Amino acid sequence: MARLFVTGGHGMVGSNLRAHPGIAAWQVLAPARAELDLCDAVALRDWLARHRPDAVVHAAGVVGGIQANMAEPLRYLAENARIGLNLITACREIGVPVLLNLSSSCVYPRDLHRDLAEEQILTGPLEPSNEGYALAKIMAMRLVDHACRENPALQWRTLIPCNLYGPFDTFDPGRSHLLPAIIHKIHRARIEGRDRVEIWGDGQARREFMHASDLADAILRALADPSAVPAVMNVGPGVDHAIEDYYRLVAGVVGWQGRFVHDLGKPVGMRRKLLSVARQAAWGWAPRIGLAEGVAATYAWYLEQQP
Ligand SMILES: NC(=O)C1=CN([C@@H]2O[C@H](COP(=O)(O)OP(=O)(O)OC[C@H]3O[C@@H](n4cnc5c(N)ncnc54)[C@H](OP(=O)(O)O)[C@@H]3O)[C@@H](O)[C@H]2O)C=CC1
Ligand SMILES: C[C@H]1O[C@H](OP(=O)(O)OP(=O)(O)OC[C@H]2O[C@@H](n3cnc4c(=O)[nH]c(N)nc43)[C@H](O)[C@@H]2O)[C@@H](O)[C@@H](O)C1=O
Repeated sequence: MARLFVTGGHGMVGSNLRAHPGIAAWQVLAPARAELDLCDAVALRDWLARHRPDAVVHAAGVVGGIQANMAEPLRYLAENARIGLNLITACREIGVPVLLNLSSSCVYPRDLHRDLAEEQILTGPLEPSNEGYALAKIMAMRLVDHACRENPALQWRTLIPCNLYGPFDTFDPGRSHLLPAIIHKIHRARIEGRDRVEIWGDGQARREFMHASDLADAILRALADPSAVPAVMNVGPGVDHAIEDYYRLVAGVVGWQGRFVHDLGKPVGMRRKLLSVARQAAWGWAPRIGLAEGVAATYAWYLEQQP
């Protein structure tokens, strides 16, 4: 059975990938950070030389919502750059034939808003709230690109997912992205009997969300035939919603009937970042999990984790 090295295999994306039924086609190697720190270039190179995986999915990173990115920009840039550089150069040295590098929709210029198409990356200034993280992601994408130019036999690709949610997400308010943040806030409001929940910003910014299990599905399809995947490809539903719509949806799922207030002092970031899914459509794939269904399943998972 072919060996698949999943970096970040215990994070949200990695865990959803390992939980997907299609993963049975692979022997998965998913060392936790305590076992293999990707910031340690020597340890990583030795590990790769020992295990010689047939394919790598790069899903490790220092990841967080807008506030965490703004609080620690140096860490988001430096650690993600280091992890990306270490992994990609070591895979090149070892000659790993297949690599899927996960990027993020924050790599797009801040002023584009919609129809974000892969060729528009590096055509304008980045959104300041996550510039460091985005620069590290762009560097990793370029490393993949250059490695493939040097050695066209490599089947290395970069997938650019929209915002993600699902089981195994981070619900800690200091680090969470929008959807887990809302689930946690509204759940706490319900059990504490509070009738007000605070939305960051005016609620009019828009975000595109996909269930992480759908991303896992795309990753497994890409691994099955990497030659059919464009060098760089957005992955998402191609539909976005206003922040306040996500709050209303979660309130319905949680069964909380209160009112929303706005904190206009909180960071909002990009007003909109809707991906073009033209390449994904040409590849013949689309996500399947509807938002209401996915949020309900994620809330059920969240409830199971409560003490
Ligand atoms: N979540 C989202 O909305 C989106 C995510 N992505 C991308 O998907 C990928 C996965 O994100 P996601 O699963 O959400 O993030 P998580 O934070 O859930 O998982 C990231 C994983 O990377 C691990 N990691 C971080 N640093 C190191 C290190 N030095 N050595 C070894 N492991 C390390 C973490 O380990 P530990 O827990 O021990 O720190 C964690 O298991 C990232 O590349 C991210 O940029 C792209 C678009 C949207
Ligand atoms: C995936 C992508 O995710 C990050 O970018 P982001 O999309 O801006 O991150 P976010 O999910 O934290 O916020 C989305 C929107 O939602 C609004 N918002 C309302 N209320 C809450 C709230 O309670 N918490 C949070 N976090 N946001 C809230 C918030 O004001 C913003 O307008 C990157 O840093 C980077 O990590 C990256 O790649």
